[in-house]
Amino acid sequence: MKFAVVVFPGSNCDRDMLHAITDALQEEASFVWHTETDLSPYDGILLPGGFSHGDYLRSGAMGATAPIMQAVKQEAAKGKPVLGVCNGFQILLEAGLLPGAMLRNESLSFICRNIGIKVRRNNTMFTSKYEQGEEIILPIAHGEGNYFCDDQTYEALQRNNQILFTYSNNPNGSVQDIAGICNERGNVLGMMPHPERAVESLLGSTDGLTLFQSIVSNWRESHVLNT
Ligand SMILES: NC(=O)CC[C@H](N)C(=O)O
Repeated sequence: MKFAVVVFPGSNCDRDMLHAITDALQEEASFVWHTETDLSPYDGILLPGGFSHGDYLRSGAMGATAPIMQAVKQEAAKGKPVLGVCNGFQILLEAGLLPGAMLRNESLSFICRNIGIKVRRNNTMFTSKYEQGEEIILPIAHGEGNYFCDDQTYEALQRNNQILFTYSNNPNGSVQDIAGICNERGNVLGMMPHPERAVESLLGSTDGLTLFQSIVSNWRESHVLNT
């Protein structure tokens, strides 16, 4: 499986993401600069964490207007997996690929530590290799991870089973402990915790690798069925 790791000015988890895919997962990945306009050669799109454009205006707001985002939308519309982690999640929200918005952490402090995350749904292309309800450990590292949506949007997220991850102990004030949501179709996932930083035991957890393995396994299944 061939992944694109989209790089914005100020991305700082792009190399971790590439390492997770090529070294830990043993799949292909290439960096794609934010001014590019074609992602059609790739099977999966990864938007890594960081501080795109210095988090000016709001985190993710300027990244969301990059030329590459039209291509991300096109590939998402084809049903390809699109994963935004941390700043990548913020960009997906600002680009309108996912509902809601990100506010500053309730504490107004940057939080960087490992944290318990509950897998709320394991029947998706991103979570199929987890147990339903499993508690995993992933690192978080953000200043604006306080997910907000209005009641109507939250009801829709629940009704459509779009909440894939919640915090066991809410660190940032997110509505209903939300740590990760997908779109209605289930192929675009945004999450604040960093799976790419938990792909080998040396890093303290391999729980993030399971997410990438789920993507590959689902892609292989659908690829075999379609050919
Ligand atoms: N690690 C990251 O992606 C940081 C995300 C973001 N810019 C924040 O601090 O909220």
